[in-house]
Amino acid sequence: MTKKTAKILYTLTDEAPALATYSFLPVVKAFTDAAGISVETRDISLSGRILAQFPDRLTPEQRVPDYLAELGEVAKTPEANIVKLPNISASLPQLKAAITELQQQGYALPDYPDFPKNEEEEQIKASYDKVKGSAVNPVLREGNSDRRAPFAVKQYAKNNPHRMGKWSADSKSHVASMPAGDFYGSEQSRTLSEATEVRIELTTADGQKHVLKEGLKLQAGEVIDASFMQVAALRQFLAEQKAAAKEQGILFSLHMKATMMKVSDPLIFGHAVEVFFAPVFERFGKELAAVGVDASNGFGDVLAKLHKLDEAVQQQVEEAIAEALAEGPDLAMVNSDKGITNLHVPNDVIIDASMPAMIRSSGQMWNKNDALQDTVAIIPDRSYAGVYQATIDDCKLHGAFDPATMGSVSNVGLMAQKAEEYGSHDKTFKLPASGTVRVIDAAGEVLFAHEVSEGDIWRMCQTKDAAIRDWVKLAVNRARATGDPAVFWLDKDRAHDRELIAKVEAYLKEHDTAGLELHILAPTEATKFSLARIREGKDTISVTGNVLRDYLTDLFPILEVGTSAKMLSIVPLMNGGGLFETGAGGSAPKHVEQLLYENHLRWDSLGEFLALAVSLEHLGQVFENKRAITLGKALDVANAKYLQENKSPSRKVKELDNRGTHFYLAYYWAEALAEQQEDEALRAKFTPVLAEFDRLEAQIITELSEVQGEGVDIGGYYRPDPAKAEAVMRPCATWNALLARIAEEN
Ligand SMILES: NC(=O)C1=CN([C@@H]2O[C@H](COP(=O)(O)OP(=O)(O)OC[C@H]3O[C@@H](n4cnc5c(N)ncnc54)[C@H](OP(=O)(O)O)[C@@H]3O)[C@@H](O)[C@H]2O)C=CC1
Ligand SMILES: O=C(O)CCC(=O)C(=O)O
Ligand SMILES: [Mg+2]
Repeated sequence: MTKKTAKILYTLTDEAPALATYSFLPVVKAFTDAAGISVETRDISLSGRILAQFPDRLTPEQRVPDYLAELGEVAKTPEANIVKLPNISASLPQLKAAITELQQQGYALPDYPDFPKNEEEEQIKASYDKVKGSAVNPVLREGNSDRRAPFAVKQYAKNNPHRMGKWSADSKSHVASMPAGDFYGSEQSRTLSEATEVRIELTTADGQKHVLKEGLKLQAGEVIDASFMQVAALRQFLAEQKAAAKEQGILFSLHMKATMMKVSDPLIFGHAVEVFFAPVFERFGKELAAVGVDASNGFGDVLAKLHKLDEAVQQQVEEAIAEALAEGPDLAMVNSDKGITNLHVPNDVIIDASMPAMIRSSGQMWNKNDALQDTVAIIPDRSYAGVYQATIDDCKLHGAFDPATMGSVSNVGLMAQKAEEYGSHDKTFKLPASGTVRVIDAAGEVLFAHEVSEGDIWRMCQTKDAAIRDWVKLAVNRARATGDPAVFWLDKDRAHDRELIAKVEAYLKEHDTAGLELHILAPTEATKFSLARIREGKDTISVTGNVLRDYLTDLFPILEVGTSAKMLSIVPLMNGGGLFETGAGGSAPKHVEQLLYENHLRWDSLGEFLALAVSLEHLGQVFENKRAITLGKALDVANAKYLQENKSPSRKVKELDNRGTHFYLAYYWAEALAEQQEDEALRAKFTPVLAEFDRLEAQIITELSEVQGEGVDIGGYYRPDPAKAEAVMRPCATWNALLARIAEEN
């Protein structure tokens, strides 16, 4: 390979991780510069991505290049080395809020056209929709996923077990899914023997054809599948669950992934809102629609638009809402102080984080009186819901898990090349009429056909052969490296999974699997198998598709180590590069709230620290840069000490927060560099630096705690003012000066 400059691309994202970057990046730069590594940033924040869509409407100074597209290309190169922090996968309400904020900041952006009236508005909507939902991860994830708790993290959790809510055998909490009429029940799947091009069309009863999509190119060996959800069955199920929750005296809660499944899940969410508030929508549906209410944006959208109704109607609607709330079951709350329910916005309760949080809290969620209560967790589709029910059953039978003794479940996830649901956005449709949806290939053969009704939600997913083959290889490598059993979570009763099982069986033959324990189990069985081992303190590798990758890499970490923020989250890119994600969680909006309110940021950057260590190691290997390897090893040592010394941020104001934790990480990193024997020049540089850390520790930590307590202004939520955010995140002159000295002396 031609020698290129060793370079790490560090992403600028949103909310808590973006704020943490103001404080942590100067540390990263000061240390990596000592090894001749350049660290460059790329803005892939929600606001940056919005601005990148509309260069013609902005002044030259306001323009933001399309960094996401650039990084997407970089990810396909062997020298790619990207540190990716979590970003907002925006729901429509978040997207609109970000547009409004940017407009107020002086960016001449168009409004989001809900109902485009002409071609120009169609184009504006299409540009915004590119930014909506899970628009970043599928582009950068040009590889499959390897997520696990590092040894030091697991050890720390065993020595310092986090609090786990007790479980009682008579808990009424459970998962509810549709008995029929869901995606699971209707799935059809096949593997293509040769490359082709397909079109998706709906033929209505009167013989009219509506082309939903055409010219979709598919590769030989690719697995495709199609399924749909019957909306009538969904609504009936939701109504039954509402009545059952009321009868059982438990909370009603809905758990969806409206961000990642940006087309299907907001629609399902909308049906839940309409069914829960049925008396309101039955009586006033027309009036609400006339003022632009869209239930897919949540109950919050109804409340936000009430003022647009005639005064008399508004009062009647408010009464009907009060009645629906009084007569229905209690709703699980997101924030009981502010009256925010589970149904307010589709991005507050996101299944990967919300279900484990519930299981960790005795299977309960918060009610309107700010107390925990049993709940039905509604997960309409059956494909993966059984995983949570099996976990709940296990807790009812054996009690809560014990972080001090429990084993670990790591994950090898199939997600490369927009595998499975990551490739479904542009092939998901709310059907405009009843009829038959057909997928037809270039030779005119009908690959799939579904009889559908108006309003049903139909979707098609793709999974490329190369991605599956790479995933199987990664699973075998992890099984070999750890000696742990690896379980492919695949259900032979599901059409898509049957195609995958055939490929897994074929590709396993390409590897030496002698002595490895490999299983193929349906998700519920795989859960039982893994939980039984976890209780015995044993480790297991879960090898899953994209959705279970997402679910399990929050579920097990949250149970095992208290949070998914402490996960090592590596994406070995298929062309040889590395994408290093920082933890398996998201951008923690609640943390920003606390910072703004009392200038304390409880975001733990351990995910960033872990990602940077593996990024340096990878970079050292690819660019034959020994110094990078030394730096990475030293960072590993620092990470272990950071855990041992308990320097994670506290949740409480005036205690150590994110900013102070960066000081300690740098301190321990300098110490490890001053003590290592591999690189004399680095030792010489960091020995006096370490003395400075020793000398200034108490002063810096005191100053960082003294700034806390009062609210702060960062000049924006989705696009903070960089100067204001930097002032808040780097408030300690002594610490800033020390870092500047380290950087200057490089
Ligand atoms: N890789 C990515 O880009 C991902 C992006 N997202 C996006 O993130 C946003 C929020 O998603 P949400 O479902 O609320 O999940 P989050 O993981 O952001 O938050 C859930 C909770 O996890 C805890 N947490 C997460 N990360 C950390 C951390 N580094 N340090 C300390 N605590 C942490 C916090 O708990 P506590 O309140 O107790 O402090 C937080 O409230 C959404 O916009 C979503 O689209 C979500 C997942 C992955
Ligand atoms: O891409 C997204 O929207 C969310 C991703 C996520 O939650 C994960 O990868 O764990
Ligand atoms: Mg997730």
